[in-house]
Order: sequence, then structure tokens, then C-alpha cells
Amino acid sequence: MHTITSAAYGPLWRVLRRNLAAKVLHPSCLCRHAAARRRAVSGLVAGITRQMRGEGVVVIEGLLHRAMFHVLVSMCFGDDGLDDAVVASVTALQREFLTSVVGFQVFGAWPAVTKLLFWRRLKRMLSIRRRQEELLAPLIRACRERRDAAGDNFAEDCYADSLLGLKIPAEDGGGRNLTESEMVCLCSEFLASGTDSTYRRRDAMDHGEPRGAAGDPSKAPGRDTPGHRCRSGGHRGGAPAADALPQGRSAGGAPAAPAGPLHMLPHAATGEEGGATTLEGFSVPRQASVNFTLAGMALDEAVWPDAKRFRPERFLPGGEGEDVDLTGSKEIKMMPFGAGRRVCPGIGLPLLHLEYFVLSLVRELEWKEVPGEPVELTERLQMSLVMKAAAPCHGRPVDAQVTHAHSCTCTRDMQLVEYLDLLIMS
Ligand code: HEM
Repeated sequence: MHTITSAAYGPLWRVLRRNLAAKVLHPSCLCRHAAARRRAVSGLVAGITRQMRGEGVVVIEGLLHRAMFHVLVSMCFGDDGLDDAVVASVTALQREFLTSVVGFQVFGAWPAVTKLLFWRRLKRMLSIRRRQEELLAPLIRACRERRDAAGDNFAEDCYADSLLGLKIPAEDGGGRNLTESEMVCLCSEFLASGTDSTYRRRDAMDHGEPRGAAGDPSKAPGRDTPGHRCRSGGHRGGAPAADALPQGRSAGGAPAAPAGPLHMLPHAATGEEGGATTLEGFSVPRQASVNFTLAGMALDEAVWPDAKRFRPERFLPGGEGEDVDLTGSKEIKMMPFGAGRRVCPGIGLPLLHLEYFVLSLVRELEWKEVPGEPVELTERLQMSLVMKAAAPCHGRPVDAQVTHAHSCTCTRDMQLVEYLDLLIMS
């Protein structure tokens, strides 16, 4: 069974993609999960506050990842009967799944080593796959039971619900419903796509307050984003981040630093049978695998002056990135979500979540650097680019210090938003 990502362009891909885009990721569907988002944020703030009281210093990476994942699991399987233990198990397993698909090294001079690593990797993947079936299939079954019990009154509420009624097109073995195992693959793809994609930010520390007030709630992007409920006089009233966030966050502060150096799925070159396509003078054989270096494209000085500098005000009115098109449909100045017919269908969700989570944390808590531990934005490549300093291998994964909750006196919102943004996606 193919997932959306792995399906070749054709009827099956179209059916799967349309289902996800129209029944789960469409803006009109996103508000269904506002309660899950609110719960995740208040759980996150409570977790941070608890940890802060105990230890004084908070490592938020894990807490943040769990909170975001909670929302995704709710979007995937609905809220009914989802307890924290199940969410924690799904989170851990998906994390294992993601790390296991990364970075297989080929030792050219030692084919035996390469082979051994390959078999080890395969064995691990198969074990994860089996455990995914064990964990996710009961959640899908619960959705089926809810549907059967509701009869005609059934209203789809989550991704798994939408898959229950989906029919495989005739050309692909057709006219049948998806099997449970196929649904497990698609749910796993959903959970994986939604959490580990990331953007990097840079130069946050030498960046002053951008121009322009950001407290205008009318500019908040989503109905349930905190910007919409921003307290006047609260620290977000003077926070510079909100206006620049909708573009800046996806643009990586500096123009468009995407999740990784490639971070687009490889595409196969088209062209005549047995022929080749010419690209910038290079001959690319049909079916050759083509990778796009998104990060390099986004740092083109001809398009983005001072490209490597973190300057989010470039996305505010009057800046060179004011109307930048993230989907590549009008022009391509950056393409963190890809472009063309395979463009990421999830684009609206990370933009909403990023803003919601980051601004909620900035609003609810006062943040400070740990003395002597400056925020380190150096990157490290995992499944995607993450912050190097948050690496447990450093033995000192100290990220930030929360001094007290519910204060509105943060004077360094911009750095913090940058910083939290990196953490959220790592
Ligand atoms: C910051 C977050 C995200 C980034 C940077 C991102 C980026 C991308 C990119 C670059 C592609 C490849 C496009 C191509 O090859 O042309 C892609 C594909 C995809 N993304 Fe995302 N994505 C994000 C979040 C999500 C979310 C939240 C979902 C769904 C829950 C999602 C679902 C998908 C799917 C299903 C595809 C395959 C589309 C296809 O092959 O037709 N993504 N994404």
C-alpha cells in the first residue's frame, strides 16, 4: 500500500490527497480541533511551571513536542477515549519510526558493513511497523465502532473517520475500502508529517526589535490563535513578532530556511521514454531522482538581500518579502512547502500551530536565558534540522529559564519567539 507521499502521480494519489486536504486540513476543518489545541497549550504551560518550580530551569523540547503531538493524535483519531498513556505510547513509537528512517550511511569500501547495517535497519523498521499496527489499529477500530453506533447521525471528526469511508479507485485494484493495515500506514504518515517538519531560524541574538506594532488582533491568523485574544497592555501588545510570524516563521527568519538542506521529497524526472530532459544545460535521464536544495534556493542573494541575516521585518509591509508566495503558485522566491501539484497539503496547519503555540508561551510565561548559557542557534541535522545545543549528547540540554508564570514583562520577545520556534519543530 502506498501513502500519499509514496504514491506515484495517478488516481490513487489523487483520492488519498484530496481526502486529506478536503476532510482534515481544510481551514474549515481545523477549527474542529480548537479544544485539543487549547488543552495542549494549558497542559504545556502547567508542565513548564511544574518543572520550573522543581528545578528552576526548564527543558521544553520534550514538553513541546508532546503537546503538539497530542493535537495531531486528536486530529488523527478523534478525542473520544484518547487517554494520555495512549498518546504517550504513540508519540514514542512515531519518534522511533522517524529516527529509524534517517541517515543510512553507505560504506562504499566495506560492502559487508553496508549490508549489515541495511539488514539491521530493516529489522528495526519491521519491528516498528508491527508495533504501529498493534497500537494504531485499535484506535482505528474505535473510530469504526463510533461510526457504526452513530448510524445515519455519524459526522466525520478526524482523519481515521475519513479513511473509513474511502474507496480505492478501480485502476488501483478497485472499488474496495482501505484495509486496516493501509489505514495504519496513512495515519502514521499523517502523524510523521505533522511533527518533525521544521524550519530553522538564525541570527536571532543580534536582531533588535523589528519595526511595527504587532498587537493588532485583526491580523491574527486563526480564530483560536492567542493573538485573537491578546490582552491589551500585555507584553504581546508591544511584541514585534506577530506580524512577521505568518511569513517569517516559514521563511526561517532569514529568507526561508527549510527543515533540512534538501527536505523535499525526491522527484522523478519526466520526459520521453528512453530520453532525457535538459535542465540548465544538464541532461537529466528520464526517471532519474531529482532533489531540490531548498535551503540553497532560499538563500539566493539575488532574490533576498542580506539573505543569511535574520531580519523578519522583511516580511512586514514595505519589506521585500511582504507578499511572498509560500506555495510557489505565482512565483518561487522560496518553497519551504515544495511547489506544484505535490506541494505540501498541510501548509495551513504548521502555520496555525506555530503561531498558536509560540505566542501562547510568550504570553503566559516570562522567559530568560539561563545565566552563562546563551541561546545557541547552531544547527544539527537529525530527521530535520534542529538546535545543536538542545542535544542530549551535550549533557547539558538547558534551553531557557522561566522566572515566573503569568507575567507580561518580557522585553526580548523576538529572540524568544525565534528560539521557541526552533524548539517547537525540533
Ligand atoms: C512545518 C511543517 C511542514 C513542512 C515544512 C512541510 C513541507 C513539505 C514538503 C517540502 C513536501 C514535499 C513537496 C514536494 O515534494 O513537492 C511536503 C509534502 C507533504 N506534506 Fe508537508 N510539510 C509540513 C507539514 C505537514 C503537515 C502538518 C502535514 C499533514 C498533517 C503534511 C503532509 C504532507 C504530505 C501528505 C505530503 C506529500 C504530498 C504529495 O506527495 O502529494 N505536511 N511537505
